[in-house]
Amino acid sequence: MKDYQRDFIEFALATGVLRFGEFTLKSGRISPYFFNSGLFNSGATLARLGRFYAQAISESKLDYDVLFGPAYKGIPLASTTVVALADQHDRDVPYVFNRKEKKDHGEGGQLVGAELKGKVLIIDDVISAGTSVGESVDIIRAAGAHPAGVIIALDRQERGQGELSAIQQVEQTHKIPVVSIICLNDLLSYLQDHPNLQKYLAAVKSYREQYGV
Ligand SMILES: O=P(O)(O)OC[C@H]1O[C@H](OP(=O)(O)OP(=O)(O)O)[C@H](O)[C@@H]1O
Ligand SMILES: O=C(O)c1cc(=O)[nH]c(=O)[nH]1
Repeated sequence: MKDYQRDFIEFALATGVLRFGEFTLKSGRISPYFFNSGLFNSGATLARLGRFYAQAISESKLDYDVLFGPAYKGIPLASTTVVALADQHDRDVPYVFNRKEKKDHGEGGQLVGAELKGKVLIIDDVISAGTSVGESVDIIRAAGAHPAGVIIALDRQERGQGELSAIQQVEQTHKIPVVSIICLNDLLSYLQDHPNLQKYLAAVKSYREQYGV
């Protein structure tokens, strides 16, 4: 695990975004941990979050022209990440997001921001079943652009409907890479290294044994 990934886990724990307990997921599974990105909810935390995404994107060597943030949570993620890419990585990346409901007055339409063209990197917090990525890919293709990949914060590395994880399924279905700032394995090694958190290790390990890929 790289230093920035360790820092990201500490940041997510300190903000309460990453928690341990008993959480019901979209899939209906009961998970011993949960990542609630809605709690990156202040100027300072959002700015810092953008720097983590920007670093993960830079290290990934993904090739892209524009960032797409799917409504709603993808919108602040795209905004803060392009700011960080400009400030820290000397790249002025255009960004665009969609409205969940089409606007029929004023400038109208479903898309807001830069033109959706070229190689498009989708940014989101997590992938559960892959529905949101599928919808983003449809929007991107309908505009005549090309999906270049997906960047998310946490890869839970758990099975979807079959043997593959939802993320592996997304990669296979849409033929695009999915990159994450951290994954479940990173979280497990962090727990192992921190005696005050080891009380959560057994539950997370047993969840991974049951549902992990
Ligand atoms: O892989 P999936 O099964 O699509 O689940 C993941 C998506 O679900 C959540 O957003 P949601 O669709 O609830 O919309 P929101 O951003 O408005 O909260 C999350 O932010 C992802 O976008
Ligand atoms: O699978 C989910 O529903 C899910 C898991 C998680 O850690 N965070 C989240 O927002 N959704």
